[in-house]
Amino acid sequence: MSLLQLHNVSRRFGALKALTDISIEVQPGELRAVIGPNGAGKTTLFNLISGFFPPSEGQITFDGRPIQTVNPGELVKRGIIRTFQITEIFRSLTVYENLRIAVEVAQGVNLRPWMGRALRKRIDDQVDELMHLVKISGKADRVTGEMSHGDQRVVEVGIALARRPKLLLLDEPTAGMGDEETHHMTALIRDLNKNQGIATLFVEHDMEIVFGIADRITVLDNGTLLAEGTADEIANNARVQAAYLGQAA
Ligand SMILES: Nc1ncnc2c1ncn2[C@@H]1O[C@H](COP(=O)(O)OP(=O)(O)OP(=O)(O)O)[C@@H](O)[C@H]1O
Repeated sequence: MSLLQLHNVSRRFGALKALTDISIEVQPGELRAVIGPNGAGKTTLFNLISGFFPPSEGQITFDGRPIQTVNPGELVKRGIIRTFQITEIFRSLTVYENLRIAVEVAQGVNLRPWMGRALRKRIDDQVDELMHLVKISGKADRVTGEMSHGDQRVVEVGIALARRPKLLLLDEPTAGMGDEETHHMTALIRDLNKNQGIATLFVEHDMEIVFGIADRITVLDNGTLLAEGTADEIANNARVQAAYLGQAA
């Protein structure tokens, strides 16, 4: 069964058709890139999947249940977790503190005035595990606001993982990063997908990254689904070359 299914989904803003008749299926454990020229509808697609607004038409199914009218908070509980282009961290807190809050919130224990030793140990272990997963243990005591943009985004991914996502939505995960940071983030996305089996959809403008790590690629153009397939299929697709890659070259 597909993890996520969009069936004939459209979204209009007044007279503007941001997405038209989109049908997509994402399998569990898949790493998929969503690409397309500016204004193609990538962000609108993410907004629909994460419940920021409903489709004008069509159905969206996640984990076998319709979600097109489910609100973002409930979708987070069901396992759809999204990170944004703008980092969402507590800048005055350390890496450890940020991740600890994320774990406590995810566990529903953040407002407890007192925590038993066993629970505290479990939370501590999860924070350690998260830092290990995103490979930031060595910077646990750094104040996040003073870290590089790349490191901040890594912390943000850690925060997202605290929710134990079934589907991770990454909005331009390497935007604004230098070469080394880009390499680190790209390796992290691939490792999380391969080792943790987290299905991941990411919007990315850097074609080297897209073609380097994605299992499948969805190409949007002007609100329509232009093509979908493996990296090889997309690279050899004449319509994609004409509409997008040719333009980018
Ligand atoms: N909330 C909104 N209200 C009105 N129009 C919108 C809204 N969100 C998106 N649009 C329009 O929908 C179209 C698709 O926009 P969208 O942001 O989804 O494209 P995109 O592929 O993410 O572009 P970019 O790569 O530039 O971020 C654009 O014409 C945009 O102006």
